Amino acid sequence: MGEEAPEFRVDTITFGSKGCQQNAIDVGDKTYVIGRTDDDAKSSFGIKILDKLTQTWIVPTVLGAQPPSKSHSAILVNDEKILIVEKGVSLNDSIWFLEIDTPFVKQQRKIKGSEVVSWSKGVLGVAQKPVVISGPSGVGKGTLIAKLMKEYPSKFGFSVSHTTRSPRVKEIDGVHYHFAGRSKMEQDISEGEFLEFAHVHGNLYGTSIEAVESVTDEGKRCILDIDVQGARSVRASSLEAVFIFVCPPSFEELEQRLRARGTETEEQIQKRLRNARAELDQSNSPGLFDHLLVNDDLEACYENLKKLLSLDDDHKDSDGCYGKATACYSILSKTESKVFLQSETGEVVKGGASMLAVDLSSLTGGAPGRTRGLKTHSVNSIDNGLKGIR
Ligand SMILES: Nc1nc2c(ncn2[C@@H]2O[C@H](COP(=O)(O)OP(=O)(O)O)[C@@H](O)[C@H]2O)c(=O)[nH]1
Ligand SMILES: Nc1ncnc2c1ncn2[C@@H]1O[C@H](COP(=O)(O)OP(=O)(O)O)[C@@H](O)[C@H]1O
Repeated sequence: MGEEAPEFRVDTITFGSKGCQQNAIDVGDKTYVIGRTDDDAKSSFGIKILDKLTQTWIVPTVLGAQPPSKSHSAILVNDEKILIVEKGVSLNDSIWFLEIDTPFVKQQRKIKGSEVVSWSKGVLGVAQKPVVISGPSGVGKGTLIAKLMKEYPSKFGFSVSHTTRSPRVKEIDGVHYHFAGRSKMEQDISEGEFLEFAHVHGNLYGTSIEAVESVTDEGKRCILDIDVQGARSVRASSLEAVFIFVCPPSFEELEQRLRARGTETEEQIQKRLRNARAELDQSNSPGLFDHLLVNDDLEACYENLKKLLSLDDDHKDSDGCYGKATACYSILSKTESKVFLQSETGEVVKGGASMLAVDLSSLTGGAPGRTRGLKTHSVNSIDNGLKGIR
C-alpha cells in the first residue's frame, strides 16, 4: 500500500465579511456555493449551485436539519459529499456533511424532479446495528420487545413509529406510537423526514429518521417493530440493521392470540389474518430476513431472541475518546481518507496534541440520518500527521 499524499490544495474559496460567509467548492461541472447570512435574530445556510456549462444558478431543495450556524470551514470529501466543520462548537457538534450526490440525494432528486442536497450530522464511533422485528399481527412482537426493554432498559431503545390508526386503550402517544393525522404525516414523508413508511391494515405507518437516530444518539441499540414492506424499505436504505421475522407456531394459534388480545373488531381481525398470510409468504424472500424465530413458547422464543442479539457482535462500542472534547477545530488539509483539523483555540486534545486527524474511510449511514463511523486520532504536528497516514 503506497502512502497517501496529503493535499494542501484549496478546494474552498472563502469570502468573508462580518455577517456573511461563503465557500465555493468545485465539483465537476458545478460550483457549490455554501453561504451563511447573519441577521440579528439568527444566521442560516443558503446553498446555490452554479452550472458552469450553462452559467446558470440553481437553488436546490435542502433536506435535513442544518448545522447550528456560526462560522465554518468546508472541504470536498469526494464527488458525493462536502465536509463542513463548524467553528466555535465542540467536536461532537462540529462535523457535518452536505451530501450532493449520494444515493439518497440521487433518489430524492428523481422523486422531486429538481436539484436536491441534504445535510447529515457526523457522529464519532460506530453504533450498534438497529434490530428490525417483523411478523404478522398477534404473533407476539410487542410482547418480546417489551420483555427485552424491561430486562435491558439501558441497552435497547424503541423506535416510536408514527401511525394514522387510533390509539388502543392503554397506548400512550409518544410512547407506543406518535398518533398522527394523515395529511401532516404525508407532508412530513414528502419532505424526506421518514426512513420508511407503509400502508398496513388500512392505515399509514412510518419510521421517522429522528425515531431511530434519537435512540442511537443515547448510545442504545434501536429496536424497530415494522411490517414486511417497511423491512424491505429499510433493507434498501442506508441504515444497516439486523432483520428478524417472528412466525407463529400455526395459523390457528395466531388467530387465537389475536382474538384473545381483544384489541380489534372482528372486521379488523379478518383483515389482519388475510395480511398475515401474505406476510408469512414474504418472510422467505431471499436476502430480506437474517433470522426467523418461531414464537411458540414465549420464554423459549425470548431466550432465542437474546441469543441472536448477543451473537451479533459485528459492531464496536462507540469511540468515547473525544466524546466530551470541547476543543474547537477548523479544517487544515486532507488526504483521500483523512481530514486534518487544527485546534482553533489552542486547546489541546489527548496527549497534548493540537491537531486532529479524522478518518473518513469507514463511514456508515448518512442522509437521511446521521453519518457514523468517524474515527479520530490526535497528531502533534503536520509531520506526525503524515506519519499517521502511513
Ligand atoms: N412499515 C411500518 N410498519 C409498522 C410501523 N409501526 C408499526 N408497523 C407495523 O404495523 C403493523 C400493525 O401494527 P399495530 O397497529 O400496532 O398492530 P399489531 O401488530 O397487531 O400490534 C405491524 O405489523 C407493525 O409491525 C412503521 O413505522 N412502519
Ligand atoms: N408465545 C406466546 N404464547 C401465547 N400468547 C402469546 C405469546 N406471545 C404473545 N402472546 C400474546 O399474544 C397476543 C399478541 O401479542 P402482541 O405482542 O400484541 O403481538 P404483535 O405485537 O405481534 O401484534 C398478546 O395478548 C400476547 O400476550
